[in-house]
Amino acid sequence: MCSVLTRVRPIHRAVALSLRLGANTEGSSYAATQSRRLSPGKNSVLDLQRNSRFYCSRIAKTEGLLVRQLFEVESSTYTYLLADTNTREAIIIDPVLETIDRDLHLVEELGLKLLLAVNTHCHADHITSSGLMKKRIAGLKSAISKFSGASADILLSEGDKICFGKHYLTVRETPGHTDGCTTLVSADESMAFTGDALLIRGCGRTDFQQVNQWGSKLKLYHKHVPTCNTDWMCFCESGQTVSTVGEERKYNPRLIKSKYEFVELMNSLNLPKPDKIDIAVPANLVCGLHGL
Ligand SMILES: N[C@@H](CCC(=O)N[C@@H](CSS)C(=O)NCC(=O)O)C(=O)O
Repeated sequence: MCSVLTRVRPIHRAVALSLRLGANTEGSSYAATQSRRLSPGKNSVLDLQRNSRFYCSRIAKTEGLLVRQLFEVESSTYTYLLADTNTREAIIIDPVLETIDRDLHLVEELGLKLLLAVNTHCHADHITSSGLMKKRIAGLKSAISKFSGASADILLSEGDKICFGKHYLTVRETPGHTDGCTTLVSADESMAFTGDALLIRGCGRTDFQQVNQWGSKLKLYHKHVPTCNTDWMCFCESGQTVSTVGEERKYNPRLIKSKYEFVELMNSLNLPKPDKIDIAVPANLVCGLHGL
């Protein structure tokens, strides 16, 4: 049984496993809100939660693995709770400050032992609850990429394994949106938790935080879709609830562009700053505890 983190040499083999689901995986319309850039809120939160529960129950085909997708409306952020159904050991991905009571209530209801709160990157649109969670959950550790510039108990590198019970997620560095973006890939190589590196039918913006004109865009272009089997399920930070790598390769308007068209597009987004960027980034650099 590995500790919550096992540091291994980067995996150089191509991954081959994929999750075979029945219907609803090939090009079907995924239940969801609009992406963050369109008019969010087209679906009610209840619809979204109902549908995401459906997907998670179908998607967690791995024996003994619980997957819950939780949604925070204001920043359109998805939080993921994963647990070993036998040992009850659990981890939470991208928890949001405003929903800490909801998240910890679910952890308690399900009788889980929360080991780790991991952020896929240093977020600019919400404050993480990982620091406050550590104050409420004895023994809880926080984790984020070593390239995020943020402090945490565990600074993650490519190839690290985040363990809980018999399960683990492998850390993949997927910079571009920020230098510290990571994608967390399930042990059976069937699910990828992509943070803001890959959004469903989109990708993270590349115009702030540690980035330069070209470097971040080309990094993101090369790294945002895990090099993996097209059936991998992608759980992204925002937009729809779930997709697959194959679907994104086919329908994501940003991924089907050439490298230079992609850079051109990303340079022309002219997105407004995230509303909370000026408080979120400083807070998230210290696990969300800034000012608390
Ligand atoms: N309006 C939102 C922020 C929207 C935004 O900038 N989203 C980011 C990810 S969170 S920093 C992004 O990369 N968007 C890509 C895109 O194409 O929209 C707010 O104020 O919070």
